[in-house]
Amino acid sequence: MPEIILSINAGSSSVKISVYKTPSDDSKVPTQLAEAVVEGLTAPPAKLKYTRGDEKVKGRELENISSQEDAFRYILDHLTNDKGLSELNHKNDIKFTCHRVVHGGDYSRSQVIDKKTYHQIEDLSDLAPLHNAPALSIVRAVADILPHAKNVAYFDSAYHSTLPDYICTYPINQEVAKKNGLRKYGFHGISYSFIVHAVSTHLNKPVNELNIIALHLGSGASACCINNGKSLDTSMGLTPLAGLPGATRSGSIDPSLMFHFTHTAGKPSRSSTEKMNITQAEEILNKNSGWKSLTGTTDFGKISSSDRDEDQLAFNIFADRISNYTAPYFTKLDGKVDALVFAGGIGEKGGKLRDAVVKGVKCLGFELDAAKNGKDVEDVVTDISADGAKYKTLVVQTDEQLEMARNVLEDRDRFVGKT
Ligand SMILES: Nc1ncnc2c1ncn2[C@@H]1O[C@H](COP(=O)(O)OP(=O)(O)O)[C@@H](O)[C@H]1O
Ligand SMILES: CC(=O)OP(=O)(O)O
Ligand SMILES: [Mg+2]
Repeated sequence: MPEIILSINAGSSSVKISVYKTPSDDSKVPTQLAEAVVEGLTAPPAKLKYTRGDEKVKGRELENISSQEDAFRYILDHLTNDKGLSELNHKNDIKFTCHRVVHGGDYSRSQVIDKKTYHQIEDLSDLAPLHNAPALSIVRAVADILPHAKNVAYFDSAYHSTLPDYICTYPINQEVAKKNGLRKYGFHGISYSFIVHAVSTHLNKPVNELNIIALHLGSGASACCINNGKSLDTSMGLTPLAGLPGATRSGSIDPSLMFHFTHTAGKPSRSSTEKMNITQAEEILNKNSGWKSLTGTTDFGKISSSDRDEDQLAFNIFADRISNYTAPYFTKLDGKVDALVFAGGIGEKGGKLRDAVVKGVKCLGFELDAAKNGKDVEDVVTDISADGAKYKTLVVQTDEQLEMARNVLEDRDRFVGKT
């Protein structure tokens, strides 16, 4: 009998949940029944997008939804009350719930969430202050509302477990580094894994021969240098704060900046709780910086289409910081690059930013077709390269929920039987 999988992606500004049915053959391809997204958690009011077959809701404004847990509870009610989604009229029909957990520490693959894994994920909450605690709030809500479902954690960091030592080691005292797990982990790995498989299908080239410079540009943004299908380098670090700026994050700055920003930087912030210790410095750099601090909005769509000086400055900063990774990753891949890939909300919808980024690497042989870049993308993979460009530029509509659901089918035997 088909089983129902609920795949939950708690991002820093959104919760995306897709519902799948397992196949009745052994094709390992789940069928999507519905997708619900609550977005704009950092730019209220939050909005609902819902798709089930031809049934579509777009941009319904929601009151009193301000956290990932609120969004989860709202979506679950919406799904179970949707008469057209008969497969989910009984909550007990849900067999697996997959959770995107951003920081998985040393875990290199998915885990059933039991008491031990729950606490390990909780212990990592300080290292992903916008993500792990909200994801766990959803895990607790699932345990409460859907006690029959098996909770499985998929880690953003797991894809980067292939980073070589000279890339993931920080040049600091190694005794302290090892004791406290202070190294580069990298994130957005579920998305990078989806991207690699989508590009492999599109180019008809095996995953283990693919070299990609991938840019996942959403509320959090990162770059990944993918060599033979594996992560060779990535811009995020010990936490998702490092590297590119984001909606509310500064990205990499001189580490000394904080000592000059405020003298109370090391003190606990007001949002520090029993479940997560966060200092004022971490709060400022994670929650009150990035596009929000420069422009007053976290909506990069608005920033891109505005001619206000502060919006243009934010846009130029983003294009410039991205260029700090594209060209170096090209050289790390020795110029053997199958594609430059744009993904994530901004990567998929931000034609103007793609244009600015690709102009910055024109000398390497990347060039866009303006008409293709100007259109809304509809397919999973869209080639937006100009005719005659030496290297391909692709837009991939990444789908972290589908990547997790597919993996449930692959890993089912490992999960079933465990509590
Ligand atoms: N037309 C657009 N052009 C550029 N950016 C856009 C556009 N529409 C939405 N975005 C941006 O996409 C980002 C959200 O990306 P997404 O990957 O869904 O976020 P999350 O990190 O929460 O998963 C927001 O910053 C939003 O402003
Ligand atoms: C890791 C990360 O920053 O994720 P998101 O972009 O979903 O906030
Ligand atoms: Mg995301």
